[in-house]
Amino acid sequence: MTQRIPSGVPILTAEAMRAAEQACFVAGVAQDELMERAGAAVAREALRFAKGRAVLVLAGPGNNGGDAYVVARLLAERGLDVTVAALGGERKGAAETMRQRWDGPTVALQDAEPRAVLVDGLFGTGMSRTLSDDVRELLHYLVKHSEFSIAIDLPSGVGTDDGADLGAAHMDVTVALGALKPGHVLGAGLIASGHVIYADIGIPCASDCHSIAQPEQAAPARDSHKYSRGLVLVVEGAMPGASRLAARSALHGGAGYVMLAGANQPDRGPDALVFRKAANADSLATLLEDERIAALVIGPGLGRDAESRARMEAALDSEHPLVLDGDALTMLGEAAAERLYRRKAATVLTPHAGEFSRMFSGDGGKLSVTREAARRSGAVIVHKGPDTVIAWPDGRAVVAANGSRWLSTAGTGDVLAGLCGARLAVGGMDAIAGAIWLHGRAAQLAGPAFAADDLIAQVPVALGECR
Ligand SMILES: NC(=O)C1=CN([C@@H]2O[C@H](COP(=O)(O)OP(=O)(O)OC[C@H]3O[C@@H](n4cnc5c(N)ncnc54)[C@H](OP(=O)(O)O)[C@@H]3O)[C@@H](O)[C@H]2O)[C@@H](O)CC1
Ligand SMILES: Nc1ncnc2c1ncn2[C@@H]1O[C@H](COP(=O)(O)OP(=O)(O)O)[C@@H](O)[C@H]1O
Ligand SMILES: [K+]
Repeated sequence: MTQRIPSGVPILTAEAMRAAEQACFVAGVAQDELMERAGAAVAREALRFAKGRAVLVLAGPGNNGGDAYVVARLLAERGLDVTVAALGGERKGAAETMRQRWDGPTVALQDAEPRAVLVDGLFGTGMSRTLSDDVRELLHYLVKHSEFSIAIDLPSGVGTDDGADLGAAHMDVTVALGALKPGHVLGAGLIASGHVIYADIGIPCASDCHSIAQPEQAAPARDSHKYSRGLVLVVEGAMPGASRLAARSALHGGAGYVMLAGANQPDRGPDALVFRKAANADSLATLLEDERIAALVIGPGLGRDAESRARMEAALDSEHPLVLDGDALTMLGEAAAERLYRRKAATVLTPHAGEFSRMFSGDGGKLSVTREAARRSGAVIVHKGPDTVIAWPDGRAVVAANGSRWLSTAGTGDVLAGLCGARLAVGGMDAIAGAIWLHGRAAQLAGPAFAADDLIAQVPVALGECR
């Protein structure tokens, strides 16, 4: 089954989820009722996938285990052969009520035998430490010997707020209750969650962080012209291929006019790409006086020598919206936050994990370190990877975890930098998530084993889907 993360869904930490749940209780919803809804949502999906096969339900000591007892009861009511394997005895509150409502076969967790379908209700958002060796080994054994596995809320052994691997086994499906948690979309949690299904169980969940959604991309206005569509200037460096990829990507990403500023006229197309000679940093600075420039892209293939640094400084000193990628990020290094905060125009950084760690420190998981870096630098940060986190200085964040694994090939980052330039020129800082969506969608359309060049050809097709 290919992995899918639901789009445009709020992402809440364990603490925020508990607060949302509390607000629901205050509004008069009983805990039993919420647990019944949670269990029903998971049972609906489990029933669909189980196709009549025997089910083993793992029930942990907390409310995740309470949900598990509801799932067991509802599946048994639909005629399935269900056994519960329970960790611990008596429970608290609604979880105990649900345990008592279950009157089918029950064994202690350590005595559980594999069955065709496994429902994991050991731990959810209350996961507070690494799984003990015996529980982890048993969980992995039961999952391995099942034909289908489904997790209630989160796979047991995933850090809710950072996706850390606390001993998780890889599930086929995870039903996220009420909202996504960072653990569904980050790191080991993204891999362990498998196909994620979002279940709205009636808990109002507001968040300034969401999973990525298809953007609305308006076609150019009737009276638009090439400059109103956005002039993107891409700065060339030591490896011209990288900046050419970025420039071509900006052209196909919807910019009205794309210029490539470098030492030598490229010997091949596309002809629509306008070349401007900038043999050194001074001549680049002169080019940057052009007020029509709506976005500047620097970094792909730039190099890291004194001349490259001087070009980067010229770009930073300009008052144009700016995308910084690759070598520019490495040269900025630890000075990034302070240097960027002084810029007057919008800045977008597109680091992969290595580049990010050269600029920013901190712990607490990819989502929180990226948000903190955006706040400190005043820049939009696109922290790339299978779990790309996009964070804005005002605290908003979007996580893109639907990209194709085939993106892990050289040059796709240059394509992304160009797309960010195009979307920044056309729609400003808020349009950056659209660039990441287009990149991921183009990769899906390109299929397996594409080259970064082929990715660019799919960008207009992806754009055409956004109406
Ligand atoms: N929020 C909502 O809106 C709704 C939430 N709902 C459900 O509630 C779930 C959250 O429930 P929860 O808070 O009771 O935590 P849960 O995940 O069951 O685990 C806590 C227990 O596990 C224990 N424990 C932890 N780690 C452990 C380890 N490594 N090894 C061993 N033990 C470990 C921990 O022990 P302690 O840390 O206290 O020693 C405690 O006993 C949530 O995911 C969803 O399924 C729905 O019912 C309705 C709507
Ligand atoms: N396994 C993966 N799954 C999804 N996307 C990936 C994966 N690996 C890399 N990517 C994406 O591919 C691009 C690679 O960029 P980068 O690391 O800068 O490479 P390069 O500089 O060689 O172009 C980023 O957009 C990143 O998010
Ligand atoms: K679980």
